Amino acid sequence: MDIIESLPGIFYVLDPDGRFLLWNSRFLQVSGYGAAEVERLHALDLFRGADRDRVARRIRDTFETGTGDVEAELVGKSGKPTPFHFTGQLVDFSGEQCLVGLGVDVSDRKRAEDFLRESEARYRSFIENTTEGVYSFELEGPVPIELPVDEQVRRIYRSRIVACNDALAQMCGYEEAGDLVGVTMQELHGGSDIPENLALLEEWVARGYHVAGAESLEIDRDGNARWFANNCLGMVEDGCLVRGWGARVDITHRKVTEQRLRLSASVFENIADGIFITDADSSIVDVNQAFVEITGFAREDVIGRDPRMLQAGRHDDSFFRELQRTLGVKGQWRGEIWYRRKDGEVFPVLLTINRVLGDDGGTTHYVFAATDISQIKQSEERLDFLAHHDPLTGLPNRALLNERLEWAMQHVRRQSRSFAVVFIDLDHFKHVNDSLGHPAGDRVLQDVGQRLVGVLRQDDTVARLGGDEFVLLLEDIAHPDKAAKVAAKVMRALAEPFEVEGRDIRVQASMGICMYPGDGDDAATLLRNADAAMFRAKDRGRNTYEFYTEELTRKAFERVLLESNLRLAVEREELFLNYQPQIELATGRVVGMEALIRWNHPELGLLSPTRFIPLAEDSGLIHAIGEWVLREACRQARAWCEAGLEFGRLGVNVSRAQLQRGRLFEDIQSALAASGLPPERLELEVTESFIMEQDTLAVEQLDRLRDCGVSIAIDDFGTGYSSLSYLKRLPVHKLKIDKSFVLDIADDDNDMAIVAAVISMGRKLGLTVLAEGVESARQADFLLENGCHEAQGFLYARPMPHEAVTAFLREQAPKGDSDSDQ
Ligand SMILES: Nc1nc2c(ncn2[C@@H]2O[C@H](COP(=O)(O)O[C@H]3[C@@H](O)[C@H](n4cnc5c(=O)[nH]c(N)nc54)O[C@@H]3COP(=O)(O)O)[C@@H](O)[C@H]2O)c(=O)[nH]1
Repeated sequence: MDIIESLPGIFYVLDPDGRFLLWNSRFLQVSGYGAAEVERLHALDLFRGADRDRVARRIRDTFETGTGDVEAELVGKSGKPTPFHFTGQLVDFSGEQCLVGLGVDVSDRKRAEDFLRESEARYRSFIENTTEGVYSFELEGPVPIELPVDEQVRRIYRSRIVACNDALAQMCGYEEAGDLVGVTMQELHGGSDIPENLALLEEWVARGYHVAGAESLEIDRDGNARWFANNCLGMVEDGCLVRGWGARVDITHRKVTEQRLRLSASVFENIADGIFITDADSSIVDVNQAFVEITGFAREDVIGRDPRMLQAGRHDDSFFRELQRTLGVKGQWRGEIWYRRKDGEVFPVLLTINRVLGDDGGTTHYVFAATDISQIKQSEERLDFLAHHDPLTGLPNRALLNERLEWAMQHVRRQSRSFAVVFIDLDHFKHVNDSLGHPAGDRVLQDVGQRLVGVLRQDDTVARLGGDEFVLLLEDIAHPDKAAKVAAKVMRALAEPFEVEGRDIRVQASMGICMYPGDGDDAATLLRNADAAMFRAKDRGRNTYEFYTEELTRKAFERVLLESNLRLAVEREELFLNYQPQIELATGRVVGMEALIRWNHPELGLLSPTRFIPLAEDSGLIHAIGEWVLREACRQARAWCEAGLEFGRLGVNVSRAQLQRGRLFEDIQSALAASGLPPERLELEVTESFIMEQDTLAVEQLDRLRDCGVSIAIDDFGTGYSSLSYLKRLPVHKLKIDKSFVLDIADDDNDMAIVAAVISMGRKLGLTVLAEGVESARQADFLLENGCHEAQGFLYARPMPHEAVTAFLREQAPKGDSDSDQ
């Protein structure tokens, strides 16, 4: 009995019916039953559910086989289950085969097992659900740790994965964990020849089979390079490495991003473009070194500032509105812009602006990449200059001349103006080259170019076509004579010797002039015709100019000659005045006399004012001539007055230049004073076209003259575009209907209507109306019938010298009215 009581668990003996024959006190304690109750119990009463079935089977088996064991929860009287491990054995008990059993409380072991199971489940769940790849590997055989590292590594490569999770399988290019089990480390690492990888293993061995966070580069089964961060621990037993555990994370994406970032950072710092980044509020957050070098601004000068600080102010608002619009729509803008460096220098930039979007699709930043294109621009300009200029003289070449000719033609067409092309070829320039050498010749050509430039206005062009050929493009030349004048100026400019290498060199030129429009419709034709004209100038003895048409040449020479002669005409007393009477239509009385200038040219004979007055106006000689006319006319009129000859008023023509100069009033006062002619006797004739220009200074002078008694007549009336309201405000006394209307009044209904209307209008304005150019009685009758006051024309008298006029007046005067002649 003592043995039974000293047993470590519950002891019992069951008969073949499963009834308890014997038990120890521990049995009573555990089951909670008393001895009497146990006697009535069946063994299976102590078990529940599945345990009960299993225990029943096991008891049966034991009675059949002689031994058996089972684990089940014993449920005591209190109902509390306690896990037991039961072992049974058949024993002859008083001649009956009975089951002797021993039950050991395995609560503690069960608890430990449960804990282990749960812990393992947790661990497994963690391993299986973690994104880290986890594995363990076994070496083929123990690897002594004192082996050389390379030998150890060789053996480690042969070790095999024994367990791993799906995450590892997938990150190594396998489908699931099972696919990886049995794979060697060498296969896992994609080979043994990746230096980074080998270095990692060597380091693992060297560090006592432990690394944390070590990076390896491997090639997966698809041949892709992949980066991993590894933790790995080796197990050493008896001085040998036997197995190991590892965990790894795929850091390929991070590595690629890092590489890209490193690359970007390196590009940002090393690129030649100035890069600056702003936040969404246009505040600069970063700049690179190139930006600092290009703009001269230090980083701290610009951080936090608006990029507008860089603008040079060369673009208008619409430029920036369009930039913002494009950036808003496309997220990018690219174009040229002018920036200002810190030192104030303005420079051109090729700018690209890119918008950077955040995860929410909103703008986070703008990246500006600015390429300084000053050099490119300068090169472009230089190339453009070289393409359009003659390298020797720096003057425009044929290409640029053609462009300018095209432009001038368009411009002139629109504005109904004209321009001239002058082709210049230096005479015998070959001699300069032959005698002094080409370098000296080049110097002369350069100096010739400069002199030509000096002769012209800024708007004109001097081009060199090559050799000794130059072309002038004279813009806005109203008359061919102006071109001739420029040609004459060129000749004078070239006549001065050129000093080269201490020697005076004389250069002459032949020039051909053609006009647009008229002498050609395109650049090539104009140049060809000017060239042809130049050859004619050569034929005519060189050092001269010729127009493309002979007629123009003749006229140009004549005008130049006349202009120089006209300067002397006043002193030489070659000018004189004729006078033409003006008649009152109703009475036939002489009521006026118009002074008309003539020039008695020593070679050309008597010249009409139409030939020399425009020249005088152009050259400024009109002032001297106009003054002379006034003095002479007043003197003559005073003489007629003194002779008692009635001539009414004396009309004197004044040109626009005289009025514009602003000294006419003084000149007239002085002529009147010098002659003693009363102002009421003087009438100034001013053209309609000029009076309608409403020149304030001119009108002021006319006002003053009217105030002191001088009359004003509007000459050539009908040829301009008079405004009646303006006419009413002018100090005018008389309208002179232009002879072009009078000429045809007998035959032309239109002219008749115009003349009648002008007479009527003049009368309504209270003006005296005079018809010019009356040559026939029919014209005179028509004028009289339509109320015209006065007439002037060959019908009554031609313009006459003063002696003839004196005789005419004497004839007209009632007998005894006059007594002298001048
Ligand atoms: N600034 C100055 N201009 C002057 C001066 N002297 C004249 N002129 C202007 O010159 C233009 C031409 O003048 P002219 O050649 O003298 O011609 C005048 C007459 O000869 C001409 N005329 C007169 N009657 C007739 C005629 O019946 N038929 C016809 N075909 N011609 C005729 O008309 C001219 C006078 O014109 P106007 O002066 O408009 O009255 C001329 O514009 C003069 O103005 C001067 O000293 N200074």
